[in-house]
Amino acid sequence: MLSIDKISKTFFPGTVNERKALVNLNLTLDEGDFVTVIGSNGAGKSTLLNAVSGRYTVDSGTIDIDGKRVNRLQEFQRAKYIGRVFQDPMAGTAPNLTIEQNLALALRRGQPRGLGLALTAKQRARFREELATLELGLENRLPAKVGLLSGGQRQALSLLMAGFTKPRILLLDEHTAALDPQRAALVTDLTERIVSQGGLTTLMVTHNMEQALRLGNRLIMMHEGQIVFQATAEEKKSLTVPLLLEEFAKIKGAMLDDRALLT
Ligand SMILES: Nc1ncnc2c1ncn2[C@@H]1O[C@H](COP(=O)(O)OP(=O)(O)OP(=O)(O)O)[C@@H](O)[C@H]1O
Repeated sequence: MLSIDKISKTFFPGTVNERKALVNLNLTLDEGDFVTVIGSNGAGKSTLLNAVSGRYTVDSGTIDIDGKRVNRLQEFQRAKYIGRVFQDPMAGTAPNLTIEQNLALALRRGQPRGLGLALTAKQRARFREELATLELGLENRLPAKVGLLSGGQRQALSLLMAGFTKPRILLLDEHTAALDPQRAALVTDLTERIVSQGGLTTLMVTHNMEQALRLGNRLIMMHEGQIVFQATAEEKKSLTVPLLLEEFAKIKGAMLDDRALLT
């Protein structure tokens, strides 16, 4: 359902600031796959998500969603396929709109403009019901401006909205990293629930190895713009954080050796 074939992306090519963010990267996701993505700083994880969402166009290679080639489409043209939750809780919701207006926007996504944000009693009841499952008391605050909510509450709302739109692919970019441990745990639980209820095909970047192991059915590790290690659902079960760290050290060491050979 998501097929990425040999994509590369270099920032500032041919200059002293040249950065090879993605190098001939291949990745295929089947319907319902939930893949966690780990790797060191600058490994290319966010660039991979940005390439899929269309924020950046790739220099070469192809990206297909449901068999449709999307890598030449702009971000807004791909938006109907893609839901995204960012690390910054302020990024996924409109602060000047109320909770119910934000939810109404999510519900209307992909439909013709001009419908306004007026809600039926049935839709409002659905919002209350869905918000109640978050156990944050938001079901009683439908007319409150989203800008008044805490970071954790906004991330929970962003996830709920992403689930509403039933995207073909859900992209989560360290979406629990800016939260305190308690709220991070809540948003993590919610992520599992929304992904499994919707059967959403998901790519989730995280620096938290324990989270990367516990969530999802596959794991990939990136380094210098490439996928250097992959684990299937079965393999993931026997992996531990120390084993992952060992794997990472091995790969990093091997790459350094390679480079040493080249010089
Ligand atoms: N907009 C940009 N302009 C220039 N260079 C960029 C840009 N975005 C990313 N890069 C560079 O591309 C490389 C990969 O960055 P990316 O943000 O994808 O890494 P990451 O794995 O998400 O890292 P982190 O864990 O630190 O968020 C880095 O060298 C980074 O400096």
